[in-house]
Amino acid sequence: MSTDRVVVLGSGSWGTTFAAVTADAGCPSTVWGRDAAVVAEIDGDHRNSAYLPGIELPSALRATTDAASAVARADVLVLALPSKVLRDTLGPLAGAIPDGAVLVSLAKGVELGTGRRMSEVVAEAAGVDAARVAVVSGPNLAREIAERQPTATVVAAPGVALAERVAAACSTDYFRPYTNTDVVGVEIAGAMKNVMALAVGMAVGLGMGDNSKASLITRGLAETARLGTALGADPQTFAGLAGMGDLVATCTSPLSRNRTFGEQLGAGHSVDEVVGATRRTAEGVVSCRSLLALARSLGVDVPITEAVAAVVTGALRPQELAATMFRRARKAESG
Ligand SMILES: NC(=O)C1=CN([C@@H]2O[C@H](COP(=O)(O)OP(=O)(O)OC[C@H]3O[C@@H](n4cnc5c(N)ncnc54)[C@H](O)[C@@H]3O)[C@@H](O)[C@H]2O)C=CC1
Ligand SMILES: O=C(CO)COP(=O)(O)O
Repeated sequence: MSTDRVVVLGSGSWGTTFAAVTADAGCPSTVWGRDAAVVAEIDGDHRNSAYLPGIELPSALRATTDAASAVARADVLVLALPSKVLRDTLGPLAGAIPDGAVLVSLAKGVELGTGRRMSEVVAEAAGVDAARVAVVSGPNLAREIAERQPTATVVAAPGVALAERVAAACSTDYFRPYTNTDVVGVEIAGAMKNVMALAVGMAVGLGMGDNSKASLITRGLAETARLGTALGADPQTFAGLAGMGDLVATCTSPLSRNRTFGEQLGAGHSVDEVVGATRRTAEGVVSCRSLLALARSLGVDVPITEAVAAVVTGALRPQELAATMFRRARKAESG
């Protein structure tokens, strides 16, 4: 059993849930949030009704608004913030990170402008070596895990020892981490599945059925593996929990914010309307553009990502999505 002190930055759905998992794993766990009311409710009432209504959190879980003091006590520092705020939130705390602490990214995105994966952003913002940064990713819809439904995940790190240390800190009788050293593959899979969930959501919003959904999921996986392997990932990662597992969970679950976002677009709402109506993070809306730029820089063909980015930027209507893709030249399935 791990006795690492875990500090999670981010008190939204996944940050709160992951901190509950590490508390259940026996680690002294603290979640930091910027919203004093949310923090007070987690710390005092063991609830986070804004993000996880009806869930009772472990009584041992602590919460604070004092980021620097919390970070200074961390053995394992977990980043559970939206990709677009990760660098600017972590950067000012870099000096407080203890020398022996390891860092864990839960964010599923690729930074706009730099094309950096989130573990790269974490290492840069914290000023630490990449060898100290792990990633957790898999079919992990927060609410189901907060309900303690059995779930598997992947802990990826450049070295086996770090992956095993983080896995020990989040291993419970309902949450089972598998270790992996393919950080690139795990992170690209996690970012790409959000884009695919937007596409599947649009198909659902337009009234399409299971054939359309399965076609998008399967070709989405091919596209993800093509980009990932061009970046040096292990192709096998995409058949695993962080690849196919997360893709299926996200694209088929009404709990997914990305899929729901896509559904709203398919139903005729604009990006601005959907953003205005929800305070939840839908990473694919930003990542479709950063992933497309990354793919183009490598000369990798990512037609679904391209079409989703065109819808998000207003260049294409969801109704035109299928026709745009079907007009492309026929090709071999493995190509
Ligand atoms: N919710 C889920 O089921 C899962 C989410 N993830 C990933 O985890 C990351 C975080 O997502 P969620 O917790 O779901 O998002 P969320 O939307 O539920 O919560 C986001 C949290 O970040 C905080 N935040 C936003 N901007 C901030 C800023 N400028 N400074 C400080 N805090 C700020 C919000 O106050 C909120 O506490 C995302 O990259 C997401 O893709 C990964 C696996 C599962
Ligand atoms: O990453 C997730 C499940 O693994 C959560 O998906 P959404 O961000 O689309 O809700």
